[in-house]
Amino acid sequence: MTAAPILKLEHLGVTFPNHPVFSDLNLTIRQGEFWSIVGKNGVGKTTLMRTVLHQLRPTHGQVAYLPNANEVKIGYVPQFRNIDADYPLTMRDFVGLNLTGWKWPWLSRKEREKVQTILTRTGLEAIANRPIGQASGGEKQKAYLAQALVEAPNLLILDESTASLDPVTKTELLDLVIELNKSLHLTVLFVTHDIPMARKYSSQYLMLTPNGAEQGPIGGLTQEKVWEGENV
Ligand SMILES: Nc1ncnc2c1ncn2[C@@H]1O[C@H](COP(=O)(O)OP(=O)(O)OP(=O)(O)O)[C@@H](O)[C@H]1O
Repeated sequence: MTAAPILKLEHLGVTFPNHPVFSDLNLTIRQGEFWSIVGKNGVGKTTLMRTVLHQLRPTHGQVAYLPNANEVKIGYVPQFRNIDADYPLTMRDFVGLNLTGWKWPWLSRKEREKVQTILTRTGLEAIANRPIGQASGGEKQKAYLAQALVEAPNLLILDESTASLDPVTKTELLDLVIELNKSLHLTVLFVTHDIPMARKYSSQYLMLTPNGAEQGPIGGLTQEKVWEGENV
Protein backbone atom coordinates (compact mmCIF):
# COMPACT_ATOMS: atom_id res chain seq x y z
CA MET A 1 0.00 0.00 0.00
CA THR A 2 1.32 3.47 -0.86
CA ALA A 3 1.97 5.64 2.20
CA ALA A 4 0.01 8.85 2.62
CA PRO A 5 1.65 12.12 1.57
CA ILE A 6 3.02 14.36 4.31
CA LEU A 7 4.31 17.23 2.16
CA LYS A 8 3.52 18.53 -1.30
CA LEU A 9 5.40 21.22 -3.17
CA GLU A 10 2.99 22.69 -5.69
CA HIS A 11 4.35 24.93 -8.46
CA LEU A 12 6.75 26.24 -5.85
CA GLY A 13 9.02 29.13 -6.75
CA VAL A 14 11.31 31.50 -4.85
CA THR A 15 12.76 34.65 -6.37
CA PHE A 16 15.04 36.99 -4.46
CA PRO A 17 15.22 40.53 -5.88
CA ASN A 18 16.28 40.01 -9.51
CA HIS A 19 17.44 36.50 -8.71
CA PRO A 20 15.13 33.53 -9.38
CA VAL A 21 16.37 30.56 -7.32
CA PHE A 22 13.91 27.89 -8.45
CA SER A 23 10.49 27.86 -10.07
CA ASP A 24 7.58 25.50 -10.70
CA LEU A 25 8.88 22.85 -8.33
CA ASN A 26 6.43 19.96 -7.86
CA LEU A 27 7.08 17.14 -5.44
CA THR A 28 5.11 14.73 -3.27
CA ILE A 29 6.81 13.36 -0.18
CA ARG A 30 5.15 10.42 1.53
CA GLN A 31 5.32 9.31 5.15
CA GLY A 32 8.40 7.24 5.89
CA GLU A 33 10.32 8.22 2.76
CA PHE A 34 13.97 9.28 2.99
CA TRP A 35 14.76 11.94 0.39
CA SER A 36 18.19 13.31 -0.44
CA ILE A 37 18.16 16.89 -1.68
CA VAL A 38 21.22 17.42 -3.85
CA GLY A 39 22.69 19.89 -6.31
CA LYS A 40 25.67 22.18 -6.73
CA ASN A 41 26.45 25.11 -4.43
CA GLY A 42 23.96 27.93 -4.73
CA VAL A 43 21.16 26.05 -6.57
CA GLY A 44 18.70 26.64 -3.72
CA LYS A 45 18.69 23.62 -1.38
CA THR A 46 18.74 25.68 1.83
CA THR A 47 16.27 28.16 0.35
CA LEU A 48 13.92 25.24 -0.30
CA MET A 49 14.32 23.96 3.28
CA ARG A 50 13.67 27.46 4.65
CA THR A 51 10.47 27.52 2.61
CA VAL A 52 9.41 24.12 3.98
CA LEU A 53 10.17 25.42 7.50
CA HIS A 54 7.94 28.47 6.90
CA GLN A 55 10.89 30.82 7.39
CA LEU A 56 10.53 32.06 3.84
CA ARG A 57 7.39 32.84 1.88
CA PRO A 58 7.38 31.37 -1.61
CA THR A 59 7.07 33.82 -4.47
CA HIS A 60 4.85 31.35 -6.35
CA GLY A 61 2.96 28.20 -5.48
CA GLN A 62 2.79 26.62 -2.07
CA VAL A 63 4.02 24.03 0.38
CA ALA A 64 1.08 21.86 1.50
CA TYR A 65 1.34 19.93 4.78
CA LEU A 66 -0.85 16.81 4.89
CA PRO A 67 -3.34 15.92 6.18
CA ASN A 68 -2.99 19.44 7.65
CA ALA A 69 -0.31 21.73 9.07
CA ASN A 70 -1.11 20.75 12.69
CA GLU A 71 -0.24 17.11 11.98
CA VAL A 72 3.23 17.82 10.58
CA LYS A 73 5.83 18.40 13.25
CA ILE A 74 9.25 19.29 11.83
CA GLY A 75 12.61 18.63 13.48
CA TYR A 76 15.60 20.53 12.07
CA VAL A 77 19.29 19.65 12.40
CA PRO A 78 21.59 22.41 11.12
CA GLN A 79 25.06 22.17 9.66
CA PHE A 80 27.60 21.59 12.42
CA ARG A 81 28.51 24.72 14.35
CA ASN A 82 31.01 24.55 17.13
CA ILE A 83 29.96 25.37 20.66
CA ASP A 84 32.39 27.27 22.92
CA ALA A 85 34.25 25.20 25.51
CA ASP A 86 32.76 27.30 28.33
CA TYR A 87 29.12 27.14 27.09
CA PRO A 88 27.25 26.75 30.37
CA LEU A 89 24.90 23.83 29.53
CA THR A 90 25.27 20.08 29.87
CA MET A 91 24.36 17.77 26.98
CA ARG A 92 21.10 17.02 28.81
CA ASP A 93 20.23 20.74 29.22
CA PHE A 94 21.01 21.38 25.57
CA VAL A 95 18.77 18.55 24.35
CA GLY A 96 15.94 19.86 26.56
CA LEU A 97 16.18 23.44 25.25
CA ASN A 98 13.43 22.88 22.66
CA LEU A 99 11.06 21.81 25.42
CA THR A 100 11.39 24.73 27.79
CA GLY A 101 7.75 25.71 28.07
CA TRP A 102 6.32 29.18 27.75
CA LYS A 103 4.97 28.96 31.27
CA TRP A 104 7.95 27.90 33.37
CA PRO A 105 11.65 28.19 32.64
CA TRP A 106 12.26 24.62 33.89
CA LEU A 107 11.18 21.22 32.56
CA SER A 108 8.26 19.22 33.93
CA ARG A 109 8.77 15.59 34.95
CA LYS A 110 7.20 14.43 31.69
CA GLU A 111 9.54 16.65 29.70
CA ARG A 112 12.57 15.38 31.63
CA GLU A 113 11.45 11.84 30.77
CA LYS A 114 11.25 12.79 27.09
CA VAL A 115 14.83 14.10 27.27
CA GLN A 116 15.99 10.91 28.99
CA THR A 117 14.33 8.71 26.36
CA ILE A 118 15.97 10.55 23.50
CA LEU A 119 19.38 10.63 25.23
CA THR A 120 19.18 6.85 25.49
CA ARG A 121 17.98 6.45 21.92
CA THR A 122 20.81 8.57 20.54
CA GLY A 123 23.47 6.88 22.66
CA LEU A 124 24.25 10.04 24.66
CA GLU A 125 23.07 8.79 28.05
CA ALA A 126 26.57 8.11 29.40
CA ILE A 127 27.72 11.67 28.71
CA ALA A 128 24.43 13.42 29.44
CA ASN A 129 25.88 15.44 32.34
CA ARG A 130 29.04 16.51 30.50
CA PRO A 131 29.26 20.22 29.59
CA ILE A 132 28.40 20.30 25.89
CA GLY A 133 31.35 22.58 25.15
CA GLN A 134 33.68 19.75 26.17
CA ALA A 135 32.03 17.11 23.96
CA SER A 136 33.58 16.03 20.66
CA GLY A 137 32.28 17.39 17.36
CA GLY A 138 30.37 14.18 16.66
CA GLU A 139 28.82 14.18 20.13
CA LYS A 140 27.76 17.80 19.74
CA GLN A 141 26.14 17.01 16.41
CA LYS A 142 24.32 14.05 17.98
CA ALA A 143 23.08 16.49 20.64
CA TYR A 144 21.69 18.72 17.86
CA LEU A 145 19.98 15.64 16.43
CA ALA A 146 18.60 14.66 19.86
CA GLN A 147 17.34 18.23 20.35
CA ALA A 148 15.52 18.04 16.99
CA LEU A 149 14.00 14.66 17.93
CA VAL A 150 12.90 15.39 21.48
CA GLU A 151 9.47 16.69 20.47
CA ALA A 152 8.85 13.55 18.38
CA PRO A 153 8.73 15.13 14.90
CA ASN A 154 7.31 13.17 11.97
CA LEU A 155 9.45 15.08 9.46
CA LEU A 156 13.19 15.51 10.04
CA ILE A 157 15.32 17.93 8.02
CA LEU A 158 19.08 17.35 8.00
CA ASP A 159 20.56 20.46 6.38
CA GLU A 160 24.12 19.42 5.54
CA SER A 161 24.18 18.20 9.15
CA THR A 162 26.88 15.61 8.49
CA ALA A 163 29.07 17.80 6.26
CA SER A 164 32.02 18.36 8.59
CA LEU A 165 31.96 15.00 10.39
CA ASP A 166 34.51 12.25 9.84
CA PRO A 167 33.27 9.16 7.93
CA VAL A 168 32.78 7.03 11.07
CA THR A 169 30.79 9.69 12.95
CA LYS A 170 28.80 10.53 9.81
CA THR A 171 27.84 6.87 9.44
CA GLU A 172 26.93 6.61 13.13
CA LEU A 173 24.62 9.61 12.88
CA LEU A 174 22.94 8.45 9.69
CA ASP A 175 22.60 4.88 11.02
CA LEU A 176 20.67 6.38 13.89
CA VAL A 177 18.48 8.41 11.55
CA ILE A 178 17.70 5.43 9.30
CA GLU A 179 16.86 3.34 12.36
CA LEU A 180 14.30 6.00 13.38
CA ASN A 181 13.12 6.22 9.78
CA LYS A 182 12.45 2.47 9.72
CA SER A 183 11.12 1.97 13.26
CA LEU A 184 9.05 5.16 13.66
CA HIS A 185 8.27 5.84 10.01
CA LEU A 186 10.04 9.19 10.36
CA THR A 187 10.13 11.06 7.05
CA VAL A 188 13.58 12.49 6.30
CA LEU A 189 14.86 15.27 4.04
CA PHE A 190 18.64 15.02 3.85
CA VAL A 191 20.37 17.97 2.18
CA THR A 192 23.81 16.79 1.15
CA HIS A 193 26.73 16.97 -1.24
CA ASP A 194 27.75 13.44 -0.28
CA ILE A 195 26.36 11.32 -3.09
CA PRO A 196 27.63 7.94 -1.76
CA MET A 197 25.89 8.67 1.58
CA ALA A 198 22.75 9.79 -0.25
CA ARG A 199 22.75 6.53 -2.20
CA LYS A 200 23.38 4.46 0.92
CA TYR A 201 20.58 5.90 3.04
CA SER A 202 17.87 7.46 0.87
CA SER A 203 14.94 6.02 -0.97
CA GLN A 204 14.48 9.00 -3.36
CA TYR A 205 16.33 12.07 -4.52
CA LEU A 206 15.53 15.58 -5.64
CA MET A 207 18.31 17.23 -7.61
CA LEU A 208 18.08 20.99 -8.07
CA THR A 209 19.90 22.55 -11.02
CA PRO A 210 20.08 26.09 -12.36
CA ASN A 211 17.56 25.09 -15.05
CA GLY A 212 15.08 22.96 -13.16
CA ALA A 213 14.88 19.85 -11.04
CA GLU A 214 14.97 16.12 -11.40
CA GLN A 215 13.57 13.55 -9.01
CA GLY A 216 13.36 9.79 -8.78
CA PRO A 217 14.32 6.61 -6.95
CA ILE A 218 17.81 6.91 -5.45
CA GLY A 219 19.23 4.27 -7.79
CA GLY A 220 19.08 6.87 -10.57
CA LEU A 221 21.39 9.34 -8.78
CA THR A 222 25.07 9.42 -9.68
CA GLN A 223 27.93 11.81 -8.89
CA GLU A 224 28.30 12.50 -12.63
CA LYS A 225 24.66 13.52 -12.82
CA VAL A 226 25.21 16.15 -10.11
CA TRP A 227 28.39 17.44 -11.80
CA GLU A 228 26.52 17.71 -15.08
CA GLY A 229 23.50 19.23 -13.33
CA GLU A 230 23.24 22.23 -15.68
CA ASN A 231 22.12 19.92 -18.49
CA VAL A 232 18.95 18.70 -16.78
N1 LIG B 1 18.08 36.14 1.66
C1 LIG B 1 18.63 36.11 0.45
N2 LIG B 1 18.62 37.19 -0.36
C2 LIG B 1 19.15 37.15 -1.60
N3 LIG B 1 19.72 36.05 -2.14
C3 LIG B 1 19.76 34.94 -1.38
C4 LIG B 1 19.23 34.90 -0.04
N4 LIG B 1 19.40 33.65 0.47
C5 LIG B 1 20.03 32.93 -0.49
N5 LIG B 1 20.24 33.71 -1.59
C6 LIG B 1 20.86 33.26 -2.85
O1 LIG B 1 20.05 32.22 -3.36
C7 LIG B 1 20.86 31.23 -3.99
C8 LIG B 1 20.58 29.87 -3.36
O2 LIG B 1 21.16 29.82 -2.06
P1 LIG B 1 21.06 28.53 -1.13
O3 LIG B 1 21.78 28.84 0.13
O4 LIG B 1 19.65 28.11 -1.05
O5 LIG B 1 21.88 27.48 -2.01
P2 LIG B 1 22.37 26.01 -1.61
O6 LIG B 1 21.99 25.11 -2.75
O7 LIG B 1 21.87 25.64 -0.26
O8 LIG B 1 23.94 26.23 -1.60
P3 LIG B 1 25.13 25.47 -0.80
O9 LIG B 1 25.23 24.08 -1.39
O10 LIG B 1 26.31 26.30 -1.15
O11 LIG B 1 24.80 25.49 0.66
C9 LIG B 1 22.30 31.70 -3.82
O12 LIG B 1 22.68 32.36 -5.02
C10 LIG B 1 22.24 32.66 -2.67
O13 LIG B 1 23.24 33.66 -2.76
